Amino acid sequence: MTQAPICIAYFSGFGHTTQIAKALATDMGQVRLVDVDGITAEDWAALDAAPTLVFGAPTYMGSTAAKFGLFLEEAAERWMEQAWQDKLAAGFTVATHPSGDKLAALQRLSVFAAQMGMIWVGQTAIGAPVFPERAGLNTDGSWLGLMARDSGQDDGKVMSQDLETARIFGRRIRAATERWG
Ligand SMILES: Cc1cc2nc3c(=O)[nH]c(=O)nc-3n(C[C@H](O)[C@H](O)[C@H](O)COP(=O)(O)O)c2cc1C
Repeated sequence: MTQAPICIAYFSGFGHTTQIAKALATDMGQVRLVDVDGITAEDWAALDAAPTLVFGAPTYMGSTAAKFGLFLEEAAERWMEQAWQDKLAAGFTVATHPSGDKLAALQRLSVFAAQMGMIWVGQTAIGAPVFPERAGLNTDGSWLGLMARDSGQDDGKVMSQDLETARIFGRRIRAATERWG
């Protein structure tokens, strides 16, 4: 199998983060999705080889879900030799509330990337109210990374506009990989 230049490492307790991970991947070209809950040696090898890693976790109690934290701590074995240095990194999180303290989760992901010597890629999408015609784009106004929301209806869905924001962010990450990866 050809090595994917972009790997999306994510955890999802109830499927919402999985939906955003798949939307991100839509226009990324060659990409490998790695569900960290059941990560394999082959997955780790793909992460080690890819020039770009995207980290995604739901916000649980104001931070990244514990099972994603476990993955970050396992990856920290690579910290001492800075094995992931100069890879590109980006992040996303999903929660129920407009704030939901999602920023704290993105901060954890970006601080992890900084500790690993990675180069962080943020969002560039500007939506309403600055551009009223772009209502629905980046609705939470997050540039550190992608913030998405579930529908709040207990129907297993995420907000449909966040899927489009994710596709746009995916294209941004692909362009960054082609330029600097
Ligand atoms: C243990 C737990 C803690 C949560 N904490 C928060 C929170 O701090 N803020 C929030 O807005 N939503 C919170 N939620 C809601 C989840 O972030 C939300 O349901 C999300 O869509 C779950 O994504 P997943 O299906 O990928 O696990 C929490 C859910 C659980 C199970």
